Amino acid sequence: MITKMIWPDAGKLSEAAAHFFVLHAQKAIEKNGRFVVALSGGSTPKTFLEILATPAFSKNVDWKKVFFFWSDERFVPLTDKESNYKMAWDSLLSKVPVPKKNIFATPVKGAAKDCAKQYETSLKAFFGGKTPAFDWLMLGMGDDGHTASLFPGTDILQENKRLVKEVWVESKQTWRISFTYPLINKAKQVVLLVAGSNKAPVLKTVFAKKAKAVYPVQGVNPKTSPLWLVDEAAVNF
Ligand SMILES: O=C1O[C@H](COP(=O)(O)O)[C@@H](O)[C@H](O)[C@H]1O
Repeated sequence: MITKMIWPDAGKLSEAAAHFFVLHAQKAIEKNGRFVVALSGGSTPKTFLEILATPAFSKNVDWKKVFFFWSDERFVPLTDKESNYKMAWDSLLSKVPVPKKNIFATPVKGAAKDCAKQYETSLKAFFGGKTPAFDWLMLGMGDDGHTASLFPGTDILQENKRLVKEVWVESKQTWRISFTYPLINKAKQVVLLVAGSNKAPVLKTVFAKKAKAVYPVQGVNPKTSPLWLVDEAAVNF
């Protein structure tokens, strides 16, 4: 099943995402004492994170109880302008009282393979032997249908054991580190933010009544149906 909400533009979509974040944070903290989040990168989540950092939203979150991971990371230093961590740090994490120990940046030093293993190990340790299930797992979607760094034609799409894996992305000539389907599909709530007319051709296929599985994003299939927050341009087929 597809649960989608269409917003007039990327700004309104980002504001809606911030409302949902606060709501889910409060509920998770009340129930479990913590809110465990995986952020995505790219450009779409930036406005959402900036809105969340404003006092109107941030005062409603108990940041000491929020924990951050990344559903994918570019294999660049964390200070690089391409880094998903840097984007989140600059937009939100540097502006709210979240303790540094709650921020689990993807390792990016050394070989990509070792970094992916390290991240998987720290994630498993964080969840203390239980199945790692994020309270809020945020994803985006590229105009080629990739989500996290699950790009079309990459071997990570077949991965059915590992939770985090390195992936060589031929189209970008770069390594990435990404959550795999087994981890993504265990999330309690997946939230996809998709904006822009360049995404419309892919969304036409994804939202079709009898959708054929063509794009990596269609492998996102957790028990609770994902929440798609899209703007009008992205569904103007
Ligand atoms: O490369 C990436 O792209 C996707 C989509 O980004 P967007 O800016 O087009 O929304 C993103 O979800 C992913 O985390 C990122 O690494």
